Amino acid sequence: MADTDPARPLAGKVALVTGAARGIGRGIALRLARDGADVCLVDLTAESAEAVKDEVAALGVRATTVGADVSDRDQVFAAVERAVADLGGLDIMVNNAGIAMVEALADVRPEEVDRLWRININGVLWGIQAAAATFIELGRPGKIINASSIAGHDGFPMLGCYSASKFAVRALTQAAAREFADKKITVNAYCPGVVGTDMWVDIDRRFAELTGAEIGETYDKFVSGIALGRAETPDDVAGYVSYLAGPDSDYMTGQAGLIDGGLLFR
Ligand SMILES: NC(=O)C1=CN([C@@H]2O[C@H](COP(=O)(O)OP(=O)(O)OC[C@H]3O[C@@H](n4cnc5c(N)ncnc54)[C@H](O)[C@@H]3O)[C@@H](O)[C@H]2O)C=CC1
Ligand SMILES: CC(=O)C(C)=O
Repeated sequence: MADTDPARPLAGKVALVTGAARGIGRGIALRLARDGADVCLVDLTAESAEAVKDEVAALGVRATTVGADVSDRDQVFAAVERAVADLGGLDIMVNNAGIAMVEALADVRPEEVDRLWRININGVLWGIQAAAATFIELGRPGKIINASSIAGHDGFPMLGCYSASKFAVRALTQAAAREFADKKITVNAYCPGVVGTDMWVDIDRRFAELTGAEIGETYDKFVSGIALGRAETPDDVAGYVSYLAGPDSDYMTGQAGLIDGGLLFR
């Protein structure tokens, strides 16, 4: 293993994080920056990620922002190109961007499901493609890290299609790990539990609309199932992603690890 400064295990590396303007993506971007990586922040608009760019730059690394919709293959490839052009390479790709969908299976409509698949599944697929092609072209090893979920391990009522999209992320992670192993590219996924981000505000509100639950009730119910007794924070997730991005996970590929405070036990 190469010598690395334990305080900055990612010094000299370049990471790209999608969905980096807020929530878990922001937390991951800041953690990878603290680990020493230069970070390309991708979100629907570059402007939305500017505040995080300033936070990343304040940690003494380089940062750049790119506007891209991950459901569009060309935009994902262009974002990776920009990371290479602005920051001099690419070593770590975090396919974090995703959306939730709360709907009973009996009621889901084709347009909603298509949109969900295009962002949560295709977005990860294009990210894997673009990153792997770039690692191979640059002739360097790489780490691809995808956002799955507890919902990628269990199908939850009202979250059935969302769960299916996160199961699909695990399938892509496993297949990509096998396809790219001989190029020294590892592919893993992180599976958070209930993280107190805007996504959960929306999930809770939609459950309330559809089921008559009080605002906050669904969130509290999910959190009450967590063995460690509290909701997850983006930093909890980012700590695990830091491990997946760093040298200590070099011998790990194709895994989709739960980081959920003890909600599911697998
Ligand atoms: N919040 C939670 O409890 C959990 C979240 N996750 C997953 O973690 C990831 C991040 O979740 P949160 O930070 O909670 O979500 P969030 O909704 O708070 O933030 C998502 C970010 O992704 C961006 N985004 C959405 N669609 C995009 C697109 N098409 N192209 C580019 N960017 C796009 C949004 O603009 C936003 O900045 C998602 O994949 C989510 O499914 C997994 C398990 C639990
Ligand atoms: C948002 C999410 O991934 C859940 C409900 O597990």
